[in-house]
Amino acid sequence: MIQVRILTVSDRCAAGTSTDTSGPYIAERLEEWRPGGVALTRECVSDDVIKIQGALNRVVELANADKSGQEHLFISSGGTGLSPRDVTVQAISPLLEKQATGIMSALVSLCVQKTPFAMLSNPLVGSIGRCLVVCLPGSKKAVAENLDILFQVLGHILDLISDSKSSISSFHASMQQSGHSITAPVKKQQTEHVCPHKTGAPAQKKVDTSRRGVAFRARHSTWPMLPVDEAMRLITRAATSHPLQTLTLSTVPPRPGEPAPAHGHVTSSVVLAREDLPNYRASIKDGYAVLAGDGPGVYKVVAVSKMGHSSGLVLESGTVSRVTTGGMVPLGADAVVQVEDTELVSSTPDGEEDTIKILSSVSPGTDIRPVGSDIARGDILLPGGCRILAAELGLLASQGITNVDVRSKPRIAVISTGNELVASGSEMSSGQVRDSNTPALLHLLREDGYNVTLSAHFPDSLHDVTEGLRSALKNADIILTTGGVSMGECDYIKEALPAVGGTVHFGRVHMKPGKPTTFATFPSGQLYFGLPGNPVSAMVTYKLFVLPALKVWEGRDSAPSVMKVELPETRNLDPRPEYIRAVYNNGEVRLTGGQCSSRLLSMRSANLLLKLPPRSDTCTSVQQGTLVDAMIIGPL
Ligand SMILES: Nc1nc2c(c(=O)[nH]1)N[C@H]1C(S)=C(S)[C@@H](COP(=O)(O)OP(=O)(O)OC[C@H]3O[C@@H](n4cnc5c(N)ncnc54)[C@H](O)[C@@H]3O)O[C@H]1N2
Ligand code: MOO
Ligand SMILES: [Mg+2]
Repeated sequence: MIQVRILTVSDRCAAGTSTDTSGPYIAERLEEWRPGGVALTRECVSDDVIKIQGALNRVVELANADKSGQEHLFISSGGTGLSPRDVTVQAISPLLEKQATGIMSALVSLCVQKTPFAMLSNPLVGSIGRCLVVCLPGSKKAVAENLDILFQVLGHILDLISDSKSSISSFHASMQQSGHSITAPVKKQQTEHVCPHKTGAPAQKKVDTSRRGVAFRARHSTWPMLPVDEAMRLITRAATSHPLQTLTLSTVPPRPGEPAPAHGHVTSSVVLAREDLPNYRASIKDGYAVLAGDGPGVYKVVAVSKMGHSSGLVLESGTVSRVTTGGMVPLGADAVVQVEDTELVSSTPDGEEDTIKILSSVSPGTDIRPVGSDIARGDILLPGGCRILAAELGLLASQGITNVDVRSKPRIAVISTGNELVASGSEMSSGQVRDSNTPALLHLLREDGYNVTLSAHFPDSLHDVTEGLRSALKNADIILTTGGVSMGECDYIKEALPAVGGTVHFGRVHMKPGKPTTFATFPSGQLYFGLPGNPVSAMVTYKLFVLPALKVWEGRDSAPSVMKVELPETRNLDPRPEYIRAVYNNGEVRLTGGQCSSRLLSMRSANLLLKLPPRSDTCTSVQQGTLVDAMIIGPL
């Protein structure tokens, strides 16, 4: 896996007044070049030396810390020209340990064959340790032309930097065998020769290590804030691509009082009824089986239909047979008269009924459940994708089905991050914080039918986070971490993910709480959720993003349950769409007090998240009584 950081250098893209097309294009081309073999992250900074250097320094630090032997590529676009704001080459070249002047001149001379303007573009290629650094011009067209050339040798350059001897010799062999040569993007008439020394690439200088450190961190997040729907779309797409796995589980409790192993799982295919229920004509009432045509009158009680037995009797006209609710109606009888509509006429010395009087007339079929009237053999008992809870286990038991095919559940890791954290029962000293996210998430998962298979804590260091993630990836399908995803100097998650092969799909979401929520996937199919550390943010983003992903993973319907409620009090709007917590009880809705993302009390007993729109020029508040969407997050 090649870890790639793509940096777009552009004042206008960084300010949001222009759309970055080159960064996404580089990403697209790299993915085409090595499908599934590149872990990409993107960043955008203004034409500012410190910001550009900061971006490179973070990649180099990561590459240095990465002992896995993966290759690291930093590739920027923009700021390589000669205008006063173009500073990329000036920012990067002093940091390079080696400059690849041959590659740089090849890029220019081959691109010049397409357009003479290429001689003004000054691409920069070099290395720092095991990190390859490539700085390309900003226009998408120029990026395309440079990449056409670069991809012909990029694999080989990365092999050289990582000292992969076998790959290097195979590259040479293949070049020799095929007589392959490096080609220009599109051959045009030969233009004037451009000498490599005129490419504008500055001479190699020593690395200025003092430029690495917190002082050079990004001062603004470069992660775009995705709308919640878009974030959800990316998550669903990733969770859907995981192949559903099936296993067979028992529907029978292993010991009395214990749950059946299949409880809480989801059926992998439809389960059909094997038997009719009832499997005999059953009485709906305690009373007498009769021939409806006989009508009211006095009748001899000839037999008793006992529960659990078949009397074998064929009822004849002029007689009745006593039956109990659910008992078998004897052959010959075609209706049941309830005991309330009869009177005793005579009895035997031992207290048995002899004759009774039927007081009302009944029509054929009265109070009889025909065979298969509840469930007919071949009926759909459980559809595929059905969660097996109490009623479903009852249904399976009613059919004598002792094993069922279900979808496997993901192995889930819940990990807290932060040096300040102590486990809730431990001694605490000043500056420390008790870990409430681990128990809250663990029990949210349990309440939603999932078990945590791994729980851990990562201290705040790039090394600990990287190694911790590496180890979690071996033992979990879905990894949740809390904390370490925002702008703090100890927030390492977003940097660590690419180092362990993660593709980060988003690093911020336009919502409150939950802004720095991060989502990544791994080549072996694992899903990663970087939930914010603030306790409310962690719980809300679990409900909004993680739970639907778990449902999709299991092949369940993931649509949230929503209702409309009246906003109980007027609220000023936040610039971000806000999810405020509320309790719905006996038809009344009340907010849970202060809605700060650190205030876990705002989650207490909350069963609704009320969705408020973002503030706009025309709408700055929502009045009490306005109907708003409410997502149901707990029992009502
Ligand atoms: N300069 C900026 N600062 C912050 C921004 C921002 O955009 N710019 N975003 C804020 C938002 S929004 C959130 S949410 C938080 C998210 O922070 P992190 O996810 O990086 O989390 P930490 O920095 O590690 O911790 C934040 C907070 O949460 C407490 N915490 C963390 N883990 C736990 C736990 N397991 N149990 C209880 N409490 C926990 C931690 O002690 C901190 O108080 O960033 C804002 N900052
Ligand atoms: O988005 Mo943060 O989760 O507001 O506190
Ligand atoms: Mg933080």
